Amino acid sequence: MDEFRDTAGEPVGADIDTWVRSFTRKESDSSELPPHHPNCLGCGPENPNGHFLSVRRDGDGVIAHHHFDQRHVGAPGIAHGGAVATVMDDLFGFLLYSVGELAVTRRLELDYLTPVLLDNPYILRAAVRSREGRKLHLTSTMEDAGGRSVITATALFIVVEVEHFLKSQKNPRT
Ligand SMILES: CCCCC/C=C\C/C=C\C/C=C\C/C=C\CCCC(=O)SCCNC(=O)CCNC(=O)[C@H](O)C(C)(C)COP(=O)(O)OP(=O)(O)OC[C@H]1O[C@@H](n2cnc3c(N)ncnc32)[C@H](O)[C@@H]1OP(=O)(O)O
Repeated sequence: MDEFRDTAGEPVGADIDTWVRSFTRKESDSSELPPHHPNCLGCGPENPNGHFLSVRRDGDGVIAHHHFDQRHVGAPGIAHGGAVATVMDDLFGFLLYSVGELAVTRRLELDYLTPVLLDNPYILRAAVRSREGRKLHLTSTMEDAGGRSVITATALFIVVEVEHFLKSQKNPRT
């Protein structure tokens, strides 16, 4: 791959290339799925401001057990809707390990059926509903321990080439 440089002349392509190539090493029999990136806001283990989402394969889809904490408060005791959307978006991103192609969120829609409570355990599931060319139609749910649906979400992800990420590297240090 050609070397890409940022506006300051620093090479950036190698890092992105390494990141993208790393996905091809992650197909395994294990149902545990690796984080998208060590610093990913949704699942990165090295992002202290992140959600540390941990996701497993579940049949053709994915599943996660998750709880929100005081860092994600909106109204007292209730998770901020944007924090919930972050987690659902990231959950959808784990379906890409099964799709086997890079894709990004074009549309994300959530129904907040009941408040998501802090420090409460939830079960999150997502699956690919259908695919039309580059368009991946995705669906997910978040349930409480009693099996009650608290969130439903759908998303449209668009399959992209690695160049999508390379051309976005204007400021690789952030
Ligand atoms: C090799 C192994 C791979 C394993 C991969 C594993 C892991 C992850 C890999 C990558 C993902 C990276 C990290 C994941 C991290 C977290 C997960 C969360 C994901 C995100 O956090 S990601 C960030 C937020 N995301 C963006 O930063 C996107 C910004 N955006 C764009 O960069 C462009 O917008 C783009 C490229 C998306 C599309 O641009 P474009 O020009 O290529 O495509 P275009 O506009 O033509 O749309 C194409 C077709 O979608 C139809 N369409 C459009 N909108 C529609 C709608 N609302 N309803 C119905 N249809 C719709 C059109 O009508 C057309 O349809 P048709 O093809 O039939 O004409």
